Amino acid sequence: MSKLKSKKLRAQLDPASEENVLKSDIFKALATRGLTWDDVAVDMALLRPKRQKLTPEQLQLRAHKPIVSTSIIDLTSHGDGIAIYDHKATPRAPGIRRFEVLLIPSVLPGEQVSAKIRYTEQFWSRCDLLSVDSHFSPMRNNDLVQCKYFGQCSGCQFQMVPYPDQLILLRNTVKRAYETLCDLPKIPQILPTMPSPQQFMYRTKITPHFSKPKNDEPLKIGFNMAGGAPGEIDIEDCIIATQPIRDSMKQERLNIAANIDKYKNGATLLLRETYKLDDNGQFYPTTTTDNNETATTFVGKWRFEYFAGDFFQNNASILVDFTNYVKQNIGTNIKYLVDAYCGAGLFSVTCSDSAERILGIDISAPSIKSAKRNAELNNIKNATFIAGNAEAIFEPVKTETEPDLTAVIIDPPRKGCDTKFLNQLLEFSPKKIIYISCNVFTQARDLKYFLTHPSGAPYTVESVRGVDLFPQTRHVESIAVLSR
Ligand SMILES: C[S@@+](CC[C@H](N)C(=O)[O-])C[C@H]1O[C@@H](n2cnc3c(N)ncnc32)[C@H](O)[C@@H]1O
Repeated sequence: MSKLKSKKLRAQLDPASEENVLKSDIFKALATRGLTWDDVAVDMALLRPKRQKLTPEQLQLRAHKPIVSTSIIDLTSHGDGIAIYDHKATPRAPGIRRFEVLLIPSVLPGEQVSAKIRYTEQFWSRCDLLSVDSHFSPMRNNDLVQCKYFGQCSGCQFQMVPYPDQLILLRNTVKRAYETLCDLPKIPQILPTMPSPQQFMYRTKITPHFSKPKNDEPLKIGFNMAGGAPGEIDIEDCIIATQPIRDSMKQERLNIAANIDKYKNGATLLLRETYKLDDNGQFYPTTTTDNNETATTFVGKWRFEYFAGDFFQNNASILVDFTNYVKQNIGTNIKYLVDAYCGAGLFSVTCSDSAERILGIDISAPSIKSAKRNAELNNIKNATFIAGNAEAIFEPVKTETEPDLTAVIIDPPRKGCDTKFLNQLLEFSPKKIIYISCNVFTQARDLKYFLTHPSGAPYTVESVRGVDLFPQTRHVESIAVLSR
């Protein structure tokens, strides 16, 4: 089986995959109207004929892009509004059932909106928002929108929502993830979301991209369009990025335009904030565009260096609160700290005085090089770092630590942990586990596996809390604390 096919199959089977999370959101919305998938599924044979000439019916379905007036039932976990359009009064394309699920960006539950259908998939259609017409949500305040691209750019979803309400929406996402994927009596009430001190100009890394224009097309350097529309939206300025990044974005755009002939297809740019020393020995913020350059970030009293193209948390303004919260939850009776998926050592360094001995592991050899460098820079002598697959940490951990005195921090990528890692964690059975995730759905899936395993029985879930690392967007970081 090809790599792509097996990836697709794995996503189909994974209840926490983007597609299955979306399906579960829509399924719940359908249930509120007494509908099921059978009421909305489109005939795929009509939708995607394979290489044969399109029949008039198929052509009509392809051209099915009416403007509709509809009301928003709920938000998906990806921040789009869900509407169920009843075609009773309008002509339908062949293959479209009476009810059609619409996904509409930049809207809130309860709102009555006009939208244009962009394209139709088997169970839903993606739309462009034309206007919000009535029943404005109490959470909507359009005066808060600061970006002229909002609604067209896929980057932000919630600029029209006051910040305290954004935190509520994020908490709802965490709740929904646990209700859907880890609905166990052991899960406590989800705590209020940790706010970000800065809600604009916080992003320390952005990656705008462009395709080389064909013929007389204009050059567009920016981000994906909202609502799954093809191509990029041209972005001159991004107000969630820090000031040095905003400044250098202007120059980078000019450089690309001047050198566009040198590009074969297109490219993705890196704009990463870093601190450099001036002639007086003072650090000043600036930007690097070189993946291999060393970037510097300060987190309170700690200094971090890492390769600009490697992973480092993107909102520096919240990192003191974020790492303090992790440290508080390690508690006091811990002698050994395991930092699985440690990256450049953010938690190993900031929590270094929470344990006598720290062991970090990451699959990225350059990140491990940075973690070692960061321990040195911050005069930390009790940390050891290994480059390898996360589960390889259990070999040294079993011989060099005691489970009753060990806390394990887990901070995997979006896809979460694999069962090999979770099985070894269960077997090792540390006193405390702090699971940090940028994808609360895979976190909830992994915790269900862990907590329903016979060896997971002794654990209680002390807390689950969202952290707003990405204000104005639907993304939420989540921290779950387990102990036995
Ligand atoms: C979300 S980042 C967290 C990094 C770090 N904890 C931080 O906050 O800066 C996830 C990290 O997991 C690493 N990673 C991905 N797959 C891995 C695996 N199978 N084993 C170990 N590390 C892995 C990546 O290299 C990345 O550094």
